Amino acid sequence: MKITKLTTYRLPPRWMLLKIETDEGVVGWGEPVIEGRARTVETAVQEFAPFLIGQDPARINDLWQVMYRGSFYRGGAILMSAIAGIDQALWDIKGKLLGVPVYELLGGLVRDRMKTYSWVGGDRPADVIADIRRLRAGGFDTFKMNGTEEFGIIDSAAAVDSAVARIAEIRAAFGNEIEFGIDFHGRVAAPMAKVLLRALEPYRPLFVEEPVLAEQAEHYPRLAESTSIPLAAGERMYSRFEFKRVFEQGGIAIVQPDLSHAGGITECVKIAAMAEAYDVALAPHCPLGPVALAACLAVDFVSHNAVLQEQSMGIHYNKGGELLDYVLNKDDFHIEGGYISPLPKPGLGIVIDEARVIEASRNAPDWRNPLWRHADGSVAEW
Ligand SMILES: O=C(O)C(=O)C[C@@H](O)[C@H](O)CO
Ligand SMILES: [Mg+2]
Repeated sequence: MKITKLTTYRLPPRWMLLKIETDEGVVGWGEPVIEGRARTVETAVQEFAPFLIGQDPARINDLWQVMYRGSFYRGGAILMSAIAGIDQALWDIKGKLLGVPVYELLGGLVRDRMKTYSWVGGDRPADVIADIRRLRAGGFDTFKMNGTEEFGIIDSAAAVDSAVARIAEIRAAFGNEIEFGIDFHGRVAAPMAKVLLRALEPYRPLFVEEPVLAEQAEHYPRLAESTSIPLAAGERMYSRFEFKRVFEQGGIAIVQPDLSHAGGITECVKIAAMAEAYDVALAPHCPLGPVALAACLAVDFVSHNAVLQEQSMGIHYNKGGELLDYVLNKDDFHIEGGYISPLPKPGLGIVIDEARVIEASRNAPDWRNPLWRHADGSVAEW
């Protein structure tokens, strides 16, 4: 079998799908994208096409190594997202060819269902209580929200109190009937992370995500020493070679590689195994589309240390497109009581609605994240 064509489709709300065709008619789908840089990743995917066309899609490991090691400059968000989407599509092809789900190719299920959570509150996490009530009615009991709005390198007691008050309100409303992660989203710098973690401690969040920016990873061990709250990170780390330093230095209790940013299934299943060796939990990052989620689940269902799966249904970013818009069978992702079942179909386990994808790609918006500024006019982390 040989790869014959790569076609990319940029789609609302801010996603991109990749279709890889072969000379035997088997087609694989991937989701190579960096939110806000879809066109850049699209170019990176198309730069790999001349090498990939004519290759045997079954040789996933060799194709991955060539895409990673074959270019002198390697790694980073753009290249690892391009490789991720291509890798996902290759696993989809292999599973379809052999008539089995990808998790069977990776050794079979370690669990019968995967716990997931829902985002609440949006970019400026004001009233999350109503969101939580609505989603609890749908069976979710685990949530994630942003912890702050713009936050200074050094900020006021009032800013800390405002962030904490919202969390206190949630615990007051729901007690221990729900769990929630708090995403600092890289908005909090090291000096204030310790202050905020200390202030949030009484409300026992399930985890705090990106307590500082990934480029400040050396702070993780010290921050972990300062709090009992489990720290989580990983959406802005793009390969084993970035995660290994985090494992070695300690401090992160939950790693969150993104299956569409960190080299795909081939790379993330290795990151998951490294995490297990360090007694670190896995909770793949996935604010993206259906192929990215299906790829996450392929890794979740073969990883003993997988504990939580992010999914984007109803997430505040999904303006103009939703998770199930581009799959033919809306029951592909069967969520019951906050748990997702394994996807039983061959390959990644979903059937893409190609007509809908082509239609929606005709005038896909170029999504950009907002540019935030502090009161003094300086750039604020979004
Ligand atoms: O889902 C998360 O945990 C996020 O932090 C959302 C962020 O990754 C946006 O997708 C960036 O555009
Ligand atoms: Mg996050």
